[in-house]
Amino acid sequence: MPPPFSLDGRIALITGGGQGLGLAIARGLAEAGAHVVLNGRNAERLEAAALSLRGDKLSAEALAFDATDETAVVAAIDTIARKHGRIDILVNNAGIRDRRALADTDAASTARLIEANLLGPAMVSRLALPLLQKSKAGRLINITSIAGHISRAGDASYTASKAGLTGLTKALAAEWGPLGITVNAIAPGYFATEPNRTMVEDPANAAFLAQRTSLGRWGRPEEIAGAAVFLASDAASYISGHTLAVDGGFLSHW
Ligand SMILES: NC(=O)c1ccc[n+]([C@@H]2O[C@H](COP(=O)([O-])OP(=O)(O)OC[C@H]3O[C@@H](n4cnc5c(N)ncnc54)[C@H](O)[C@@H]3O)[C@@H](O)[C@H]2O)c1
Ligand SMILES: O=C(O)[C@H](O)[C@@H](O)[C@H](O)[C@H](O)CO
Repeated sequence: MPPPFSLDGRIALITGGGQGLGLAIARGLAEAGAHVVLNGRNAERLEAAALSLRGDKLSAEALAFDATDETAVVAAIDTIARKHGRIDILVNNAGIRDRRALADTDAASTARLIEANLLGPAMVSRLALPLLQKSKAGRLINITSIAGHISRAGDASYTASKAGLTGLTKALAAEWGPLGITVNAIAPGYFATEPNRTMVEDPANAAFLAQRTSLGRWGRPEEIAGAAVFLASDAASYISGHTLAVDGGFLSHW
């Protein structure tokens, strides 16, 4: 019997997998034995990311498409269907950030966040469902945020988009459980990735996290991977509708 955390032979699609948390998740899944399909919009960056994984003897390919463009998603799913015949693990990781209070935004910028962080993942999930059903153990993992559970002033549209994705996770767990597919979310806390670069460079934020998290620091991107491997694996076969915070204790700490 394979070890419970093994992902040997599984086919995983990771949206926004060319950098940051998505790439760290892809590496973790590949190290556990999966073949990872890295999605993003920048074909060159994706190829470089896939090449770096293959350089470490991991199984990876690039598949560029815009995860909010229905025509492009249909074509990408078709490519995966022809090449692999199924999807075992879908990670909806692609997302965008815009730290502004609602009063400082406009309808178009709010719509962009909802489109990228909620409608895109919903659409990719819906279009991937036939391939997830071809898996013996289909897994959907949404990358939400601690912002799906708490709110900090100056972040309204993003917070709403991630709370929406948290709700979608529970709804799809209910709808897809009877199909044998588990649906869970990972809620990252504060990670040192590109969208947070200026915040990481500002020592005031390190001081904030020193007192606001139990572990007292920023998360390192590679620290997200274990949660994804776990939720994708047989070890998590009876877990669905759950959000696993990977936040250094942010949500539990006062
Ligand atoms: N970094 C953090 O602290 C943090 C915290 C909580 C949640 N998250 C979430 O984790 C995910 C990854 O964040 P990150 O920090 O690695 O960001 P990132 O910007 O480094 O990576 C996101 C990737 O998604 C891609 N992407 C965005 N929209 C896309 C689309 N429509 N189609 C295809 N690709 C698209 C981007 O081009 C980028 O490569 C996001 O959903 C983010 O909201 C991050
Ligand atoms: O999602 C993210 O990018 C980060 O974890 C934070 O920015 C928090 O979500 C937010 O600040 C909490 O309200």
